[in-house]
Amino acid sequence: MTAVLATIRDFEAAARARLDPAHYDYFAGGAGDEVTVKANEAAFARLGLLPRVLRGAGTPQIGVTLLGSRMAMPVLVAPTAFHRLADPEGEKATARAVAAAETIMIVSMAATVAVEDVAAAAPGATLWFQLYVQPDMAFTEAIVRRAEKAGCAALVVTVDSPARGRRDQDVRNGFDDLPEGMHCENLRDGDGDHDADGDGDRGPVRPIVMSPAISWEHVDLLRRMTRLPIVLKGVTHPADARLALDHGVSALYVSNHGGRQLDTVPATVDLLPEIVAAVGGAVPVLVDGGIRRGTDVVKALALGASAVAVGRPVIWGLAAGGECGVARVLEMLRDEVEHALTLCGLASVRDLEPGLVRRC
Ligand SMILES: Cc1cc2nc3c(=O)[nH]c(=O)nc-3n(C[C@H](O)[C@H](O)[C@H](O)COP(=O)(O)O)c2cc1C
Ligand SMILES: CCCCCCC(=O)C(=O)O
Repeated sequence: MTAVLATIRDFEAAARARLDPAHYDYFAGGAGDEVTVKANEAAFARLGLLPRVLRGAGTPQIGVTLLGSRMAMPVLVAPTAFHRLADPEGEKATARAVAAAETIMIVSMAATVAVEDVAAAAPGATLWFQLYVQPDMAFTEAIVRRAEKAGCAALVVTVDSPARGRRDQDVRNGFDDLPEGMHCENLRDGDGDHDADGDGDRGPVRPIVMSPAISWEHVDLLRRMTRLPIVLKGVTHPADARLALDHGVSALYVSNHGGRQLDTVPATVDLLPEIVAAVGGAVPVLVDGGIRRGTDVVKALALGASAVAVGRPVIWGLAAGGECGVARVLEMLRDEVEHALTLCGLASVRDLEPGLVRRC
């Protein structure tokens, strides 16, 4: 008898059973002692929801619009690298599932399928593009132009990676490169017209540089380079949130990279209220890290997030069942958000407010 996968944790177990153990460790793991990885999930468990009763609220409305992109639920797909390690179709499968779920996929710069091919595989999908600013700004600009041309609707600039996080499991497993024939396709030299003459040669792939020299000046350069809205991902300090507003970003994305960069950064949901206060409603605030249940989504929105993103849950769906697996994970989250709101007595995600959340 095939086991029914009823929760994201079930999907993780199914993914673990299918994946090469070194690849599972890469996806699941974090930096250092994984204090932050554990904190992200544990923080949600410490928050309680205090429902209202007898409100006659009916079936709740859970769609939101973010930077002009309409979503059927307030849950985006966070940028994650190397989807072809989880499924041969890789990011193409993820994008098709995202199109069906009517949400947003943030395509990682470290995707194993070129952003043009992801867009072509899922014409209905809303795609945003995640960028690690490369010190060679001409190369950075070429990548941004590819994302624009592929139809991406926003640029998500990851700023928590002035160096790569140290992940001890990857060191133990000797996992430091993609298998033969798999590449970060957005890192090819050129304009993304990657096989113009059809000879199969798509040009050399550059390594991703994570540089401690990247600064606010680069955000200003990007601001002048593109008309796409810029979302700053990896902000955890309220002072940086205020600076980001001075530099003209369109949204802030509170993230500790799922505990994969600096270990011991506090749980994102605990940092969220201070960032929301610092931003004062000037721009939308997104958050990710440890979201595994609809109730987690509801708590984050009640504390001021405009929407949340999920990283590993999508990988677990992809590894367990390809496109259908991702679709099921997104559908489960959607149903859980709607169910949690119904039980809270609310008519809409817009009615969520901090008074619904109690620290247990
Ligand atoms: C396997 C993996 C790869 C990731 N790759 C990227 C990436 O390429 N760019 C990026 O900005 N964040 C990346 N992240 C971080 C995610 O965008 C996100 O912040 C994190 O996964 C959220 O935590 P969660 O996995 O608990 O949902 C990655 C995370 C994982 C687990
Ligand atoms: C050298 C490739 C780096 C890919 C970065 C992916 C990532 O952010 C992660 O957390 O892993």
